[in-house]
Amino acid sequence: MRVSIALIRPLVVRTVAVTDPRDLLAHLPGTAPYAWIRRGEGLVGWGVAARAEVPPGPGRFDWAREWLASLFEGARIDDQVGLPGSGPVAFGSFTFDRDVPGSVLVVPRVVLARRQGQAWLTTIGEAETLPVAPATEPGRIRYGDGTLSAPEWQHVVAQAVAKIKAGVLDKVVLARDLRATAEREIDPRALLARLADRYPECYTFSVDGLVGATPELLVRHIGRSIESLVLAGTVSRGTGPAEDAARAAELYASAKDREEHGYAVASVRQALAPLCAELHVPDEPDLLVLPNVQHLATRITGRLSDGASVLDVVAAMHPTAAVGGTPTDAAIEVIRELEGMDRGRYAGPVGWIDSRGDGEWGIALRCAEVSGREARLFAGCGIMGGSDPAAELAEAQAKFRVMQYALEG
Ligand SMILES: C=C(O[C@H]1C=CC=C(C(=O)O)[C@@H]1O)C(=O)O
Repeated sequence: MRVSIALIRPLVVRTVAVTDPRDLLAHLPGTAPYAWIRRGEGLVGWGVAARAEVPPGPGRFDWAREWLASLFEGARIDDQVGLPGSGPVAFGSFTFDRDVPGSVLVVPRVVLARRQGQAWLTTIGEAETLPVAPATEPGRIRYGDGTLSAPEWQHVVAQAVAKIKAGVLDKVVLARDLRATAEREIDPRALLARLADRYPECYTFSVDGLVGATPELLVRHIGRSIESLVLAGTVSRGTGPAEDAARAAELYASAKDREEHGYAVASVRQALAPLCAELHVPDEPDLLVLPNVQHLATRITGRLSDGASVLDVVAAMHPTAAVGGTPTDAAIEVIRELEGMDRGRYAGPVGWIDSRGDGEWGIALRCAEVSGREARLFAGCGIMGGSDPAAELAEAQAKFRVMQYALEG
């Protein structure tokens, strides 16, 4: 069922500068938080001024853009800050598969933000001052298999390898899920606090029960400048600096990982080139070192040739070969055939957009769908012709650790 509601229409929006709130997450009053935070900066929101369940299908990003345009055009906006993310903002999260329902856009009633030493508060309608009850801990966590057990998933990886060797496709990203049941209702704020603390380099996010800390920036859009951080190719962390360095060297020297990374970069370049007057794609990847894994990473920057909004750019980019594969259509077919599960919003775009069309969107990785005492965790790996199913399983386990830590501490 399609539901789009503006609880307050027209939106009467006011943004004012405020003194530095420091820990943004500490200000979230309720258990349905909106968040997008990296290195202590970003936006948090609460309450709902307007919300849309985006209908699935090929035109879903256009639908989302038009819904937002009509909402924001009719808004009365008093924005005393005038920075990306000030004025009305929508948080959003889209399903990986365009034909699967569940994509959502929400304009919170209150947004508190912090960026480069400036902080602001946006309120829609009457400002609500809600008491901040401390986040509750989920208690003991029990895990169970998701759709496939570990041996079943390894078998599926082997089937994908066979398809790649047979020339059906070049690369496919296969994911698995894990079920967690907590002793008590899971308060996303408890997870966010741990994620932001342990994974400051990542984007800690929360949108309608999807909670995670993704290292992968799909696109940051400020004016006409865009930026993307493409990740693909992974090794786990070692036990100390020497082992870390040895593993990083292995990653750089691995033809399989370099090729896997190359496909992801090519997919982003191909999506962005038609939209950009300038595009800079480095020849060699960098290394992104996280507490659980190390990734090959390429930072792509560019300048849009027209006033496309961040959602237009997201529409052109998703799914990149960091979460789909190469060629895209063949990879989506193989994912549908082999994974045997609905990814939901995992590996879909997640982020925020303001009324100027600026925003930041990541790929929803290292995340879980949280509901009541249950959480569904996701992790995936790029599969190539040279992939070893056991090594891919170990890589997925290392990626699950992000949300396991968020749940357990
Ligand atoms: C699909 C995931 O990671 C992607 C991003 C970085 C590295 C990846 C890899 O090396 O396989 C994946 O392409 C995930 O974390 O679930």
